[in-house]
Amino acid sequence: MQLGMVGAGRMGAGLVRRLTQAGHSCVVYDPNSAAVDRLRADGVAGVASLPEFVGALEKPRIAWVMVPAAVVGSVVAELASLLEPGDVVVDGGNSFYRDAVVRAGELAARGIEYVDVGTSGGVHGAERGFCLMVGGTKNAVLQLEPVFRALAPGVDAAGRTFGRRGRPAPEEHGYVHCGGPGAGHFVKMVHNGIEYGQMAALAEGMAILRNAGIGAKSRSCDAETAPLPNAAFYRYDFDIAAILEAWRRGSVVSSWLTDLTAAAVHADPDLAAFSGHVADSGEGRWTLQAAIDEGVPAHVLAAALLERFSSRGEGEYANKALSAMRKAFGGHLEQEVLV
Ligand SMILES: NC(=O)C1=CN([C@@H]2O[C@H](COP(=O)(O)OP(=O)(O)OC[C@H]3O[C@@H](n4cnc5c(N)ncnc54)[C@H](O)[C@@H]3O)[C@@H](O)[C@H]2O)C=CC1
Ligand SMILES: O=C(CO)[C@H](O)[C@H](O)COP(=O)(O)O
Repeated sequence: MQLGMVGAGRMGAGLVRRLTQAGHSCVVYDPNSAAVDRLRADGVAGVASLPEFVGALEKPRIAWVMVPAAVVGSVVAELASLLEPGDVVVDGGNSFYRDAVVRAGELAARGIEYVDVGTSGGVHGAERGFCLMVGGTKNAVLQLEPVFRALAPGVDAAGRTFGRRGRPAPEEHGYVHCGGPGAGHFVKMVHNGIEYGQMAALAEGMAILRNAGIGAKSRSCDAETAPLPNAAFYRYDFDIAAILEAWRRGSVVSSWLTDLTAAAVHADPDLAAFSGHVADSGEGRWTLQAAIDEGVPAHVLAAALLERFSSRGEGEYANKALSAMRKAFGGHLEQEVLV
């Protein structure tokens, strides 16, 4: 099958590589010509503009858009002006699901299908396969089946779930048709909300392990600093890389996230290469918005998102206000934090 890819960055390039390895042919457009050239070197057809891109695709055309969420709207609008009824636009990026609902409606009015595909697998997807969460009409999803099959990790990526029998369902290959327009991005949004929570849980646990030797360190205290309680019980010097390595094998918290974290800590035990300022690109905020609209308590996901704000110093003013209040009501001086 032939597919066009708009966006040849980390994800777009990985998707194209996996598709071409499976025997599909791809046409790629990206305004960054160096990104296109890298794929050309692998035998992929690269073009220099969206009109050229549309002109190079066989009908009915499949145009997969893999660009930052902020530019999806303008890319889809330009594509829509060039495409014809029967063509399909796929948005594989981390777009807000409500934008997908609106865009699907606008394109349907022109006879163009819009399929939203939440894509998980990151920069390792080209090799491990991509987990795909799909939203759109049954017809469009059916048309894209060979593409999804080639991109997904496949049945051997996980042991078969007890009780499942017969021919493996699409989800056992690693792609799932979640529902109508927007459903794929909704499910990917929640996936990323969960991702924030799992990441935060692992990171906080690692920090508690790292500080478990605090009782062995000399610690001055005064009237303003509480003495460390139970100091004798905090005299461990844990090798976090070793613990994570063991957790990868048979533990309840084994996961791909644990694998990646173990590798990062093994390479850089103090994580000195990182500032600790953690960005967020929207999915966690949208997940919480959905939780609020649905009235679902999502304490862990909320805490994980807010922790990212704190990591960037967004809590600094509030913390200064706390110190100011403490000083105002109790005459307390700010102390250097000793633990
Ligand atoms: N990096 C990751 O782990 C994952 C990213 N995503 C999503 O996939 C999408 C792409 O992400 P990445 O590949 O990581 O970003 P990236 O920054 O590596 O690549 C984006 C590419 O889009 C191109 N681009 C920008 N404006 C364009 C335009 N107007 N027309 C055509 N191309 C344009 C850029 O030149 C760049 O090559 C985003 O929506 C992102 O949230 C989804 C899953 C995982
Ligand atoms: O979708 C992803 C992983 O599943 C992307 O890596 C995404 O960028 C992660 O979200 P955030 O940037 O908000 O941490």
